[in-house]
Amino acid sequence: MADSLRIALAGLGTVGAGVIRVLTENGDLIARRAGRPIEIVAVNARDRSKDRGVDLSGYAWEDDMAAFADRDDVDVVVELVGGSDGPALALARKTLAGGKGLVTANKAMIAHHGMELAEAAEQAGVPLRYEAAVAGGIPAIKGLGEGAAANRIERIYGILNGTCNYILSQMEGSGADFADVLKDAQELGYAEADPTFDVEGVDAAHKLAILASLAFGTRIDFGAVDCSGISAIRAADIAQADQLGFVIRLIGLADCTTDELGPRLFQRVAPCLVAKDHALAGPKGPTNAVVIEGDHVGQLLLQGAGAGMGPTASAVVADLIDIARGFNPPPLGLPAAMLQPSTPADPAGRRNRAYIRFTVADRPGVLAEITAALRDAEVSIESLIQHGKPGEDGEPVLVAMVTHEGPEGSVAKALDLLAGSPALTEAPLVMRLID
Ligand SMILES: NC(=O)C1=CN([C@@H]2O[C@H](COP(=O)(O)OP(=O)(O)OC[C@H]3O[C@@H](n4cnc5c(N)ncnc54)[C@H](O)[C@@H]3O)[C@@H](O)[C@H]2O)C=CC1
Ligand SMILES: N[C@@H](CC=O)C(=O)O
Ligand code: NA
Repeated sequence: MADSLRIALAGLGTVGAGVIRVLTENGDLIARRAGRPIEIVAVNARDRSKDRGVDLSGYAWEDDMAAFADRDDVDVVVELVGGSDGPALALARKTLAGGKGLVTANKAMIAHHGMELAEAAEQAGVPLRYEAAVAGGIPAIKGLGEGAAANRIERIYGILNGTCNYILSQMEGSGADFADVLKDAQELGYAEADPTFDVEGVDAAHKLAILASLAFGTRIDFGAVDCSGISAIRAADIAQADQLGFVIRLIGLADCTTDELGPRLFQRVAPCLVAKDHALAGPKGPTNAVVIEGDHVGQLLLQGAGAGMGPTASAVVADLIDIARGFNPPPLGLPAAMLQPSTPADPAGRRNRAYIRFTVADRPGVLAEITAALRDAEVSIESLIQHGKPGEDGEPVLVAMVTHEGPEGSVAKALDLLAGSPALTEAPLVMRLID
């Protein structure tokens, strides 16, 4: 058998410890499939003495992860530290500049610096792989970049954050409290080091920006993702959605049209009402699902665990197996220099039905003010689905409605007309319907 692929592991948390487990438990099988063994040479984390349930005694310990890039006995550095900048980025840059391959699960870093890192990898002729960064164990990067490579991609969308899906499905299943469920997700190793990245949609936006680049051949443009999370969703919204035949899911969606100015890229992460019989309503817990629509293949649905130790480590090791086999495609599907700059698409003309929840002062005339704004903006109401119980002691009440299909610009105009109204005690929540 050929010489082993020698790797160094930076970060020994949920994913790092998982990679050691996978390589230890399935080492022989992996070596046969890869054509050579994958051997961990050196490791690094913040705390050397911490018990991680894995045996580190066979590996060299480096106090400074940057030292991996200088070691002659390392072929590939595996970065499982996290953070878009800081030590992870410094390590990535030094690794690629030094002519070693890089495997990472770090979507924040790829979303922010993927263009630069892809260029550096191409220049050095070394692999840069990041399957674990998008949808955890699901082969979403491979699915798009290899399986669907023959297609013009029309749209890509799905559930891209395991923590949010866990929170939403637990809340709908048990009526559990948001904060308690988030705490469980953190304990189970699903959440980011800063969980606001999960609940505010930023993590899903990182992943969507990467997928959009691969799907449409455009430069990664994380800053252009229209992003909102699930923190404004209340138990009342989930109950209301249920009665209407929907569940609430955080959905990332990207599509791209081209006009005389070049590609117009639409990228949005937002909670949506998904019809219960839709494929994206099924996934519960940390499950992710990615729908790829190609002009020849039609619709592909990739589904599986989007977070957690085993699934994420499985994706990291799959990348290492590819590298051991000598597979080194351009990191972003096309050579980085061929990726086109895009302009964000104007969403105003997009047509859909919307759920709008207003939180209002409990006084006469409020509903009339809201419906007048909707009328003036030409938003047609399909149903007024809740007029909350009269508030006690002046408590605000919830008024929710579903619109007929219409342009997003009209809903935006209605909300503009209502902006600053003393009738509204907080910003309205808009969720589009997917059915
Ligand atoms: N946990 C999950 O389900 C998934 C995580 N990821 C990504 O994988 C990466 C790692 O995530 P987790 O293993 O969950 O994180 P974690 O917090 O469990 O582990 C992080 C590791 O990096 C080390 N570390 C952090 N900052 C450091 C610093 N400044 N200097 C030295 N060491 C440092 C910690 O000591 C720890 O060993 C992140 O980029 C995350 O976004 C990707 C997909 C799924
Ligand atoms: N925090 C992320 C982990 C995987 O990417 C998530 O919850 O999906
Ligand atoms: Na993946």
